[in-house]
Amino acid sequence: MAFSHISFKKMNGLGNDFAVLDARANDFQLTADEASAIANRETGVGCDQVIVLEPSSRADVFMRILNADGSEVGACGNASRCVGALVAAELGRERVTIETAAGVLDARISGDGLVTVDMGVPRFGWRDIPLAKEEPDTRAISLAITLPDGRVLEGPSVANVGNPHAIFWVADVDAYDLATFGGALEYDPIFPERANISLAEVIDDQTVKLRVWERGAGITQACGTAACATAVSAARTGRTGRSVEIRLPGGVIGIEWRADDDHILMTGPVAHEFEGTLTLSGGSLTVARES
Ligand SMILES: N[C@H](CCC[C@H](N)C(=O)O)C(=O)O
Repeated sequence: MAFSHISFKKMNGLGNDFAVLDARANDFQLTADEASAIANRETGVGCDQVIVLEPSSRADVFMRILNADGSEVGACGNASRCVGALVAAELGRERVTIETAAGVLDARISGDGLVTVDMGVPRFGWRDIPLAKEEPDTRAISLAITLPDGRVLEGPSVANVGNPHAIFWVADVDAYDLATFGGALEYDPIFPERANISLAEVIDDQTVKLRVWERGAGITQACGTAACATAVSAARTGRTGRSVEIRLPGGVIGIEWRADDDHILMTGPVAHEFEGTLTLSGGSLTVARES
């Protein structure tokens, strides 16, 4: 649907970047192609996900999440922190609620500029991930990939943290070029709704190194929901405790998988890059950066 001028804020969470569009004042619906055009790093704003803010009757804001390929998804951890910070500043509050397709999240701004989002409770049932068939143990499922050099990766953990994740535990994440096989795993038939693919390496019982190929976006500098899914997998498989630091290329995300209610608390920074307006008419997009 064509719309005239729409304001956006370019933000990121540890380099995982977003164009945050505000549809609360003037309603519009983005098509997948329009979202993809906005995400295009050559001709659009350039971002991993396009976030659309809409009014909510259940929370302070509704956050719609569209990947760079135009697919609409239920959760985005890094964007939840960015939207939390944005709405908290608008309302002059330290705590705000964000409605998403996967549920209502609670975001809290802490004094040192960090934002903590309660990402809810992970789900592990094969139908919850979802998987195409039952798996006896979702801590390690029967998926394997043989790389061009003959090495085999197999037995990933899977979890749904508002979106589907598969985590392969390896001795050295830097020994693999995830960009060359992440897409094949994202589209493996075991994942009927595709999946976000991670390589994780235990540094110690409180620290994990993580590289992510995101569903619908490819390699990103950071992925908040992958950090959540990886922390949960690490605890479930006895690799770490329930509070870990996840080290991503873009920086560190702190995760606490709270013991008394299984909620996942994710803490990290947010960054404002610039603002601007978009104009989309007859399929052509123009971006005017204003700050
Ligand atoms: N690519 C994800 C959505 C964005 C998640 C990521 N940017 C995050 O911070 O959680 C998916 O298709 O499920």
